[in-house]
Amino acid sequence: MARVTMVPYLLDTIVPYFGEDILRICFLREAGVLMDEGVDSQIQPAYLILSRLVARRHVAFRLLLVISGPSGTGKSTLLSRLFLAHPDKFGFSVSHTTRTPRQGEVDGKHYYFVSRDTFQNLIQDGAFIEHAQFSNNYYGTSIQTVKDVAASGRRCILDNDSQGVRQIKTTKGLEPNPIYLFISPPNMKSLRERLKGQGSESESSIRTRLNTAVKEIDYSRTPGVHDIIIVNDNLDRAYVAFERVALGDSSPVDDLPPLDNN
Ligand SMILES: Nc1ncnc2c1ncn2[C@@H]1O[C@H](COP(=O)(O)OP(=O)(O)OP(=O)(O)O)[C@@H](O)[C@H]1O
Repeated sequence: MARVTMVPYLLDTIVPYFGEDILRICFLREAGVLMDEGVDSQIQPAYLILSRLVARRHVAFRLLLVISGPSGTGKSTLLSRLFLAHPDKFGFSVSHTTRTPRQGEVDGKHYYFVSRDTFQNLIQDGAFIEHAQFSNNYYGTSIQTVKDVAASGRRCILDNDSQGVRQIKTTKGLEPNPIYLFISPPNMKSLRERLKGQGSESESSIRTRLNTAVKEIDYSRTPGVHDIIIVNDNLDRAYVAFERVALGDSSPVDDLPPLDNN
């Protein structure tokens, strides 16, 4: 069930009363153009509340957003919609890998292609916020590449499994803390159907993914692991919640329903 947050409430009540100017004033202050003394005393109280909210949202927007959820739960679908709707606002960091480049892949764009030795040295230096090995190759996200996205003025989004989330949570030098968002399937039956719908998976691979999904969902229920959980039961509804979070509103979106294992 979606909860009412303070921000829309204030925007709906205070803004019509004082007019759109109050928002403009808050943003001008945020941009450093307007000092507090320049604000008319009549609108001071509302201005103070709103400017604090604007500032908080502004900060929340800049925080690294770590998305996780079982394979097939709809992460890529939600991300594609978000990138299409806001082409200049978000970015993925470029990962490092030890696998050889495929045709057309560009170093520094698709991946940073490095040797095993270089990768292992980077691990020793604590350069990665998370890394993993798949099919004998290393893959990882460096702190620097995440900072590069932030420096370009975009919000950095990471799409990870629970192993990655665990590592990110223990990374030093990543302050301020990221926002952790879990995308949950409504139940295992829908997840199975979505994995089948992808068309690229064999029966045994689907079974393996579903077993992993149960573990991911179990982990997601550990108190304090995720800041926000969105249940992707209906794509349009889930996207509205997802976009809100991505744009910087980190108030709770969903109550997690009991896991239906059927
Ligand atoms: N709410 C929804 N209802 C029905 N189908 C959905 C919904 N959300 C996504 N799907 C479908 O589920 C399938 C899996 O979605 P998607 O590829 O986005 O998952 P994913 O979490 O990114 O998986 P992976 O981690 O394996 O890449 C897709 O066919 C997508 O169209």
